[in-house]
Amino acid sequence: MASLLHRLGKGRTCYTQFSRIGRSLASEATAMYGKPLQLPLQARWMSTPAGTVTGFDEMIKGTQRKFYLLGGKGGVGKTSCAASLAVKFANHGHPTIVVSTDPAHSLSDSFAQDLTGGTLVPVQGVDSPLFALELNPEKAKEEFRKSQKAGNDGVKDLMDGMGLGMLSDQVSDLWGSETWGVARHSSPWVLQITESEEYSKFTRIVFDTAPTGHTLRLLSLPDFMDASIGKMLKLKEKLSSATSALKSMFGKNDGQKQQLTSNKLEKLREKMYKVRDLFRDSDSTEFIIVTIPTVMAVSESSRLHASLLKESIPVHRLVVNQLLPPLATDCKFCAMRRKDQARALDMIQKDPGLDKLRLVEAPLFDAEIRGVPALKFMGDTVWK
Ligand SMILES: Nc1ncnc2c1ncn2[C@@H]1O[C@H](COP(=O)(O)OP(=O)(O)OP(=O)(O)O)[C@@H](O)[C@H]1O
Repeated sequence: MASLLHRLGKGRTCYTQFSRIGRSLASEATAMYGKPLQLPLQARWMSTPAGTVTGFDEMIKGTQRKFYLLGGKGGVGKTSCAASLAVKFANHGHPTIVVSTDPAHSLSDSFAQDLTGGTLVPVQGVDSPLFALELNPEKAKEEFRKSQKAGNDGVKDLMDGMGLGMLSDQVSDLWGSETWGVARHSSPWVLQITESEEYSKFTRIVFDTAPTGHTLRLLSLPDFMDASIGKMLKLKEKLSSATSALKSMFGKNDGQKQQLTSNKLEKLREKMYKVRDLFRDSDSTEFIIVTIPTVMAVSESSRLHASLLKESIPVHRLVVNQLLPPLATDCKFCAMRRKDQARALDMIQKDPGLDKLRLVEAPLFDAEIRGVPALKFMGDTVWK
């Protein structure tokens, strides 16, 4: 960190790699696509902050399946960082999926390929298997609607079966709350990715998450669902003894139906426990916070970090993206921005939380990061 501040403060010429990187990317792209690259890639990047050690060696170690969730404030570069990390994992031999959980997807834009459709789509131009999945909120919503209907019907049946149908509205309110709204978008695929056979061959799963608020709701989902299901089951327990007498009086016995619903809720609860434990297990999951060096972004990152700690989600790295590269001389505009960035970095250094994370430095490139060659370049620059 001190060296980064030093570099930002002092400025230093560092253009030497420019043309070499440009030439090697151009020939790589020609080999890959059979024609010269049309993107503004060649020799256009500015310098790279030297000396960053992300600990990528640690990140690729082992064939055990690992989940990397990248999140932060809107527009800081989450997709670019997630996509570049996924490309790097794949190029290091890990069968990888990059998943976008942001309803406003930008994976297709980032890879400059059509990755839409809500199913696994192979990414072209990568050495090893890399698949992308842009979760289709409409499709997920539809799937969840079906299961929710089953759930609602189940709860309603349970209540009706107990002769207390009016209470089922209260339970429905619980199911229809905002967090369940997130569940409608997210639950089917979280469970699908973590459980299904189709996904089990992938050893790295990189999540490009939605901006902070949505992501936090998603991560707190298992606990919320657990509590909701807990409430339902408790209610059921309390009521069943009171109603059994009534039912036997009227000769109505829905015991089997009730048992079935309880079992369904218990099963859902168990699945949620699994997801929660997975997200909290530092052997299988890491949340990487992505930020930019501005006071606003760092403040939000600090809050995000505190919330993640509260949820016991493992966080070890903080990517500081779009750092101004060192230059021999600054124009007035660059000098002002550099000062701003130094202030934000100072904030990180003094933040009791962010200061303990490993800093991953990502420079501001002078071209938009689009397409596999650009992502590969970004990956090789940032993740090392
Ligand atoms: N280090 C960088 N240098 C230059 N351009 C960058 C850098 N990082 C990201 N960008 C560009 O900034 C824009 C936003 O990046 P990206 O889509 O990765 O952000 P995001 O955090 O995922 O955004 P959103 O919150 O809207 O999903 C893109 O045009 C991307 O190419």
